[in-house]
Amino acid sequence: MAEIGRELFALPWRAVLERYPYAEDFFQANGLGGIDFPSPSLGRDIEALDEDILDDVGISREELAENFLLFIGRMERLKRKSASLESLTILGGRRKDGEPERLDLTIRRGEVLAIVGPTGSGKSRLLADIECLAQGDTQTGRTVLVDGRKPTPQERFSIENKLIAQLSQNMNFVMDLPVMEFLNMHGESRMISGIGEVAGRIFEHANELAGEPFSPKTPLTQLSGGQSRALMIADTAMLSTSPVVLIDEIENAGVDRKKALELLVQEGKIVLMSTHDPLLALMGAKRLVIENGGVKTVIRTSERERENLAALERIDRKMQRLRNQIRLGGAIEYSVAGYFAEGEER
Ligand SMILES: Nc1ncnc2c1ncn2[C@@H]1O[C@H](COP(=O)(O)OP(=O)(O)OP(=O)(O)O)[C@@H](O)[C@H]1O
Repeated sequence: MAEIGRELFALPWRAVLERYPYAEDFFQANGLGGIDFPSPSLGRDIEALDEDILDDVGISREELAENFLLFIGRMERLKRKSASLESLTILGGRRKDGEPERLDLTIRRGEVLAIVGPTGSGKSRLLADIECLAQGDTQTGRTVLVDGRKPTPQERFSIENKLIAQLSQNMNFVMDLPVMEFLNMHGESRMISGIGEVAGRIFEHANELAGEPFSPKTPLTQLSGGQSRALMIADTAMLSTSPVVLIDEIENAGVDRKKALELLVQEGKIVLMSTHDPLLALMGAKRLVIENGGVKTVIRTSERERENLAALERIDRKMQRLRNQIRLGGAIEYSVAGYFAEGEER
């Protein structure tokens, strides 16, 4: 994006706000909140500001204009900075038995990796090491690099602009806003331009991912488990500036897992998910096999496996239909073996 120049003053205030929703904060912070800017250009509005009001808040017209451009420029740089990461590198530490973990793995933007292994093997621990960008200072001694270098303390510990987002299993909404209001508010807090349109797209995607549709007016606390998870996935894909998303299993309940993953990857994120679902595991480019607290091997999804993915998707769709029949109080009185053997018409 180009530097913010004086041409901004040629736009009407409404267009400036549409592009930079946080612009209003600047005038608020300068004691000029709530002033009407009705003319066809912001420049003219600033020209028309009452001299007495400017005197009262202690700023000259020129300073106001200059500072406004500086403010918008800084905010835009901040936004760009928060979104950038090309790769993540995981360097091995030690396993539970103290033996070294032989691992030097770089994951690039848009890649999906599955993490597999028996209960208690250390899958969640690996996700936690990534989430805190471990620097040899966790139980496992692993080191995580961003773009091939050590993360800065700000990258590790800042709560805003987090590099890593974690999609948790339970969405406990504290607020009880209608869905669309929540999305608009979230967009505003993320300084997103054209919030209305983005919120609308998130809503549509969430509805596509959720098994049962919900309305923009549905209060958050009335969403089902699957619906709220679908909403959070769509929200993370489109609003979160975190370039890395960690998922501790996308459970079956009412979420189209395949579409969810596609949505996250489409937005250029690195996705790491702990899963034993063959459909999800084979969608990843690789899978990390965890044993005894360490990554034992990295399996690259083969051509053969990719071919199997199509068959698995077909089976999954059929399973989904059976689930829906049960959910809707139906009966399964026909031959299930026959149903799986035939095409997809039924
Ligand atoms: N390299 C390691 N060194 C020491 N302790 C470890 C190591 N890796 C994992 N652990 C510990 O082992 C325990 C089990 O790990 P974790 O919870 O990550 O397993 P998991 O594979 O996610 O299990 P589940 O599938 O049951 O959720 C945790 O207490 C974790 O901190």
